Amino acid sequence: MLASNPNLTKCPFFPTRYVPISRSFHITCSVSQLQSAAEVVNGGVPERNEIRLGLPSKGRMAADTLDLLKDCQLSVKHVNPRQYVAQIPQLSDLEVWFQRPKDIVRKLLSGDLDLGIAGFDTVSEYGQGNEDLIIVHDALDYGDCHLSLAIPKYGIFENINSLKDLAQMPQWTEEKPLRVATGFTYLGPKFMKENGLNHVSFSTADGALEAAPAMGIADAILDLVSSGITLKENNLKEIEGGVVLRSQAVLVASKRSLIQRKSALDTTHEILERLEAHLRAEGQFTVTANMRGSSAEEVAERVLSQPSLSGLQGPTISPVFCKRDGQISSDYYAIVICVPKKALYKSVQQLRAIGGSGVLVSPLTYIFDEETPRWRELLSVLGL
Ligand SMILES: Nc1ncnc2c1ncn2[C@@H]1O[C@H](COP(=O)(O)OP(=O)(O)OP(=O)(O)O)[C@@H](O)[C@H]1O
Ligand SMILES: O=P(O)(O)OC[C@H]1O[C@H](OP(=O)(O)OP(=O)(O)O)[C@H](O)[C@@H]1O
Ligand SMILES: [Mg+2]
Repeated sequence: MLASNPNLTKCPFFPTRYVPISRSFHITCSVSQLQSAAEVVNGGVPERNEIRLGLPSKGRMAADTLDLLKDCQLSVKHVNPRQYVAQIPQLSDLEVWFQRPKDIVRKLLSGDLDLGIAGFDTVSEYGQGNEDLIIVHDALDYGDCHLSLAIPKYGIFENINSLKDLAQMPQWTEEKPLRVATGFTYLGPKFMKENGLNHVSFSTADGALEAAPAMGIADAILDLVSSGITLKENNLKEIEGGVVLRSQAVLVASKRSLIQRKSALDTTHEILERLEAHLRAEGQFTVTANMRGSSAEEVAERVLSQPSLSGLQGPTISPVFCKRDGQISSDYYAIVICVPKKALYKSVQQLRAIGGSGVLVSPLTYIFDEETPRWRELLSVLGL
């Protein structure tokens, strides 16, 4: 029936799907026409049925993003690395498009993507505070880094250790401003202005910015830092007050899409639930132990007397039945609790201290709450 609709044509990427003729992939047009094709229709979102998720196509975020989705049972079916479109079989109305992180943000703003995963730094730099971008999940737990101002350890900067010191240096004047090399040409000037550094000029490069001061091209750099090794190896240092933002991978959405496409909101809900359940579980272990006791309540009292044994909502305590002299009795109780990974050893010590034995520790895969707090926040941001 669909195939007979004169307004639809077969999608070249997903042969089982049909797309409006207006999205036919054989149209040739100029760049400006291409841009206008992405523009919103009547202040709404571009016409299409499927939801589009942008994922990093290359760079350090790419593999970690696919791993995270896999851990959430949302494996991306990607035939080969040069193909930029893929599917997540669990989410049937979703298309995955692989893009450079900055293009993910740009395409969310133009309405060509509905959802995306990118570093918070990229979202902030290319999103430029646009209110159409909503951070749906702000802590995907990888891609940790911070955007920071760094200066040489030597020469006139030897005793400069804070942004305040830097601002007060007499060297920077209208004619001879502080020269900063950065790829962050929106966040950089904004940060300097907000911090009262008025005599600053910016130059930009695509990489290896740390070389700029030693080459005499810049006095300072504003770039991402994670281990700090690149700065150290290039004789540069961070300064107090010089951190522009802290970043990690985030799930970001177009507000317009979520409001105007019902299925975008439903898909976002499912992705968010899976992400939250996985990420919450990742920091926890399930711990089981046996404990002698006269009743479940008496065992519960002992367990709850220990600060690290309260679990998510309290311990689960169940009788362990055994047969002795033909009689069924329950002198032992099994305790099940979730314990933060960081507190594991302390919890085991506390369990032992109150008579716990046979302590078993296993990884947790998912923790599904009744409703995720981030989903409630999202609905409230959307005014729903
Ligand atoms: N040193 C780092 N450690 C951890 N995460 C980082 C680091 N540098 C960057 N990132 C994060 O990874 C994202 C992508 O960085 P990546 O270096 O892969 O791409 P890029 O710099 O935009 O592109 P390219 O380096 O290919 O020009 C950044 O926006 C940031 O969120
Ligand atoms: O603090 P570190 O762990 O040393 O990491 C910081 C470096 O990582 C990034 O560069 P990247 O490796 O992406 O190379 P690029 O400059 O070519 O983008 C960033 O631009 C820094 O140069
Ligand atoms: Mg890089």
